[in-house]
Amino acid sequence: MVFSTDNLLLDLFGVLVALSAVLFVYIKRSFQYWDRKGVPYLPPNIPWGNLQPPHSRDIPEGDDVANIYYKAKAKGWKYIGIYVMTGSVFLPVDLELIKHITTKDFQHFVDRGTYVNEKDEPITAHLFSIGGKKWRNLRTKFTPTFTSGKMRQMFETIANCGHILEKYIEHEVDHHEPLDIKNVLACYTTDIIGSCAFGLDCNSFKEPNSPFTQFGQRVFRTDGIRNLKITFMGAFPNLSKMLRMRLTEKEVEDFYTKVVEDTVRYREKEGVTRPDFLQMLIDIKNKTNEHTGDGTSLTMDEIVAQSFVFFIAGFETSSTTMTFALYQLATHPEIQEKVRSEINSVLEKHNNQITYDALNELKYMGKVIDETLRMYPALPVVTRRCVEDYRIPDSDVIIEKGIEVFIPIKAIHYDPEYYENPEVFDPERFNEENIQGRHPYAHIPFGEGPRICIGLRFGVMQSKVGLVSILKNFRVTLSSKTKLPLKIDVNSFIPTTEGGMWLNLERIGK
Ligand code: HEM
Repeated sequence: MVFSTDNLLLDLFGVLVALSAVLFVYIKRSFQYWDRKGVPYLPPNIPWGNLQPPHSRDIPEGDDVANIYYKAKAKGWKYIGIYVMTGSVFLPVDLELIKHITTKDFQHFVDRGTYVNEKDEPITAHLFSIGGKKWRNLRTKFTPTFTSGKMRQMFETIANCGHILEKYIEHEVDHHEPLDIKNVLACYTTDIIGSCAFGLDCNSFKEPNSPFTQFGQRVFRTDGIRNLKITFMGAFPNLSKMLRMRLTEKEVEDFYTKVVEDTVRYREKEGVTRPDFLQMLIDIKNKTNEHTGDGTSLTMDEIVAQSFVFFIAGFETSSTTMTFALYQLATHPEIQEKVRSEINSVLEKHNNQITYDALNELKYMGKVIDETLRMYPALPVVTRRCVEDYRIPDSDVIIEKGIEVFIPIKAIHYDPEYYENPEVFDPERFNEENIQGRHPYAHIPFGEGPRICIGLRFGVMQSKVGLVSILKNFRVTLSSKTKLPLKIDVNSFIPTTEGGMWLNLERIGK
């Protein structure tokens, strides 16, 4: 039976009232989820839930999540249920529970739960975002590419890029102008990943607006509207797919697709093989003509997606880490001198050459990198999706299949229970004694468990080479062009300072 009047306006008004009532009931019921499940929660705000509105944040999302973590901790809760728009998200606070979710009971949390639309936007279906069997198969196939043996093979390429970085800075310091070190380091890591992953010479220093760096940075650059869109896509993935919403700009997808396809075709036509990541993908593709869709074989679209994630994950995370390390060393000259003195004494033992073995001897620099990653984790929050109902140990509470989990990396790293005066930069937090006295999950900048960062060794290696190339030759101080106190861009996925990171570099001995 259809109720209608003769008045169109009245009909429309009736429809609107009915829709609003349905929406109201939907939102109200959604916001009662954690109450129904017996999980402690904080009252959400309609319609954004517990986090700030994505289009008008005044703090980065990682800090927003951290504030909730601290509130839960102050109440003695081991976990809390939160809402992101109307989506229910489980936020563990207790490190043992985080260990269960990421590692011990991983089979319940295999998926990451980030947006994937393989049909309309194939570039989203990469190792970082996919789940299930396909993720397992691909992860197993890719893991041998990141062993220490393979790192040793790639070391020469990285050292060469370090040399180019050094030459570039040598040339620039003669102008006595401060450098935006983040941009310089983005060129360095772009050259490395271009070369190690695809055998391409990106030439980023010669071409300051190299499309690789430009397009790469566009993936992470966002604004209020894009944040709103991404949050919506995360909360309503099926509706977003129906509406054919895109996560990656079409131009960015087209650029990477063309680069990868051209390189694959060139290699196949000319019979060129190289011991790199792309070759491994080509070999998987050529093993069989049958496409199973579970990662045991690969189509060209799937090769593009996997190459894309290695490129994206490989350059921005490490350049950010080196940038913040140099910022802290510029503000702590005594620590900078200690790092330099270690570099000099280690290199002396290695014929004044940066070698793979020399890098492993840079123990103090390792502590500086660990402390930098504690204070500025590249991903302040990582996610998991529950794929099989999970009972929280020693309780009757069930995390239901489909629920998203936030692992609050930055919150843990600033928790005063684990780090006294967490705002203070102190590499000694990572000496043996202090590490032994802490829960191992109190420092998880690369995540944890089977989904831990696959490029961890690679990231640390390129960061160490970059820092050696700069610090052995140049003294670093803060330029007045850097805005203090540092303000982290609230819209960036990876911590980025507003206005750049300007440093003065002065040649040592001059
Ligand atoms: C300092 C450098 C880096 C940091 C801090 C970092 C951090 C992270 C974090 C936190 C995750 C999520 C882990 C989890 O959910 O437990 C991750 C995943 C990942 N990282 Fe990195 N990363 C770095 C460098 C790299 C490099 C150099 C590459 C590639 C060459 C890379 C490729 C990936 C990939 C493919 C994943 C997804 C792994 C999976 O889901 O199986 N990362 N990274």
